[in-house]
Amino acid sequence: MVTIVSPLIIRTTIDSIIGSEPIGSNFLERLIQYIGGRAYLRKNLWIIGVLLVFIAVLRGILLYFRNTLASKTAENTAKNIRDSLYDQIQRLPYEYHVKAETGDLIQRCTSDVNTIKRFLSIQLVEVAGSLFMLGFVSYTMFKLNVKMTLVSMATMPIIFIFAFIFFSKVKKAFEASDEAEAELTTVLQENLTGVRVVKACANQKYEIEKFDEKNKDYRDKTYKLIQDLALYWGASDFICFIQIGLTIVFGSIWAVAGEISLGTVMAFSTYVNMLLWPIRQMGRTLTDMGKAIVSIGRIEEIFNENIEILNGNNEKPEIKGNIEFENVYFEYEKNTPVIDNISFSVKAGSTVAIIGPTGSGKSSLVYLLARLYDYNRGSILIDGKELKDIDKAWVRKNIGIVLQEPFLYAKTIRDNIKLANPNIQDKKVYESAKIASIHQDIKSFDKGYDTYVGERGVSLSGGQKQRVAIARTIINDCPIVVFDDSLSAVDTETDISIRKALNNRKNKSTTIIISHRISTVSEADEIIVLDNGRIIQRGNHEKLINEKGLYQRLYEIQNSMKDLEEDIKLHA
Ligand SMILES: Nc1ncnc2c1ncn2[C@@H]1O[C@H](COP(=O)(O)OP(=O)(O)OP(=O)(O)O)[C@@H](O)[C@H]1O
Repeated sequence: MVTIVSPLIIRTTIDSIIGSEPIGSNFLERLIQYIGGRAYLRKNLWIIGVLLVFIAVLRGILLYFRNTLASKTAENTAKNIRDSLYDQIQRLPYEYHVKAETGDLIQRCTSDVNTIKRFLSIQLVEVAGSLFMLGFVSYTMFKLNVKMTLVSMATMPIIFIFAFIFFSKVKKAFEASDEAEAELTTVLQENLTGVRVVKACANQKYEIEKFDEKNKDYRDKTYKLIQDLALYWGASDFICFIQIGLTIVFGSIWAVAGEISLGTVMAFSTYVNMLLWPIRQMGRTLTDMGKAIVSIGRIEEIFNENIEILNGNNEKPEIKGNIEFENVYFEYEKNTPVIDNISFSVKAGSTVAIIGPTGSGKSSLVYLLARLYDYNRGSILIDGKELKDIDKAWVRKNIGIVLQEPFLYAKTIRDNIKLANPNIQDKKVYESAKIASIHQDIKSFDKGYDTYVGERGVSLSGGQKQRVAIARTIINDCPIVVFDDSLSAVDTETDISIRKALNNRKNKSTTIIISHRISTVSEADEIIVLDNGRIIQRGNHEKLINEKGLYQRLYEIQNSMKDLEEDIKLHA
């Protein structure tokens, strides 16, 4: 609105203050009289200059507030979307996370949200502003002179259609460039996270070539995009300048013929600019809006996923640690049993070990126990209560699981051990670390328990990480603890000392040990040998080493390996 006033002031100044045309508006007539009359203003043209500067400043201030408000709204909306998205992702079931690609999820939380933010803060305001401007400017132009308005708008439909068609086509180039960038980022991310593998396999040359190839691809696709855009901006600039030329030429011809005033020509030459550039921009804006709609769809997909109900109407019984599997059957995919009719029981406080070849279903048993998946048939009872009837969050609070590849946060070792309960006393942290045989290692670090893990500090060995994870789990005094191959990276002596310390605890938990190592499972009260989702042998170590079968074979192989290792040590 403020922008539209300036050309009108210039027109009135040229035609009615410098020239002698009638002013044609009662309001302006009165305003000019109030300031001092036409003759006074003609002698003091600086007043008009000051007025124009004032309008420009006012426009700047209004623009500032408009943009600040739009950005604030967009930033707040983006923050709210990110918060809700993160919340939703946290609530999605384990099954979803197993299948989802982390990179894709991250992209949805960052760049898709940013696309929506840009749409809200720039494009939406731009389109609304442009439409408003088009309405007002066209109305003012038609009121000033219909013939001149039609000439000034002659090429506008062409510019709009050209812009729209071009940007619909160039959308593919935009997408290609985006995808090439995503591929480049993936290569970079994989290389940095897998740097150990790269170095160990002396794969640097291959990695450099792969990066170079993706980098070139990204450059070429972006270059093509820039070329297309340059072509568009050049061609549309050409049409725009032709339109401005048409307005000035026709305006001048009609002014010379006395059909319109010079001030009107001046006003039209400004108005035509106000119409042309937003229309030229509109095609681009509409394409970007298409991108925002795609992003909204991608985010919506996450919100449409069913979340995991952690706190249903299920019960929260006191858990002592008696476990009973009765004919449990489970499959991830239809008709492919992973756990096939398994039955066994563990008394509270005792230890059961599960051993078996890879893919035999050991970890799946643990997932069922933690209710990360629900079994298809059969029954799992905890202290006589059906597991499916117990609150999921309650189950996970009471069953501590140590995974084979534990994830440690970029925090201090102390904070990592206290993860589930930050208020726990340091005395308890040290006790748990001693049981997990990691206390001495931690003490040997310069900053002890305050040593940062990972990127900001010491990089722990695989075995040290496993032991920190063991301390983190046992500190919670869960009635049931599961070690899912989580002693694999510690040496046999440390393994023995951890198991001894666990056995000597006051409140002994029910313990399930999953391992490939005979020495780790040998002291368990019962050992279950799993193959292809079925129990093929069970009993204690003594019984199993004297029974023909997988356990005996594993025992013999691992024993001969041990002898060989001792031989090597002796001769070294
Ligand atoms: N999310 C999943 N979707 C489909 N199949 C799966 C899934 N997770 C595991 N499986 C399959 O289920 C079978 C049992 O896997 P599981 O991880 O329980 O075996 P495991 O005995 O723990 O193996 P490992 O000793 O190698 O850890 C395997 O054939 C595996 O491919």
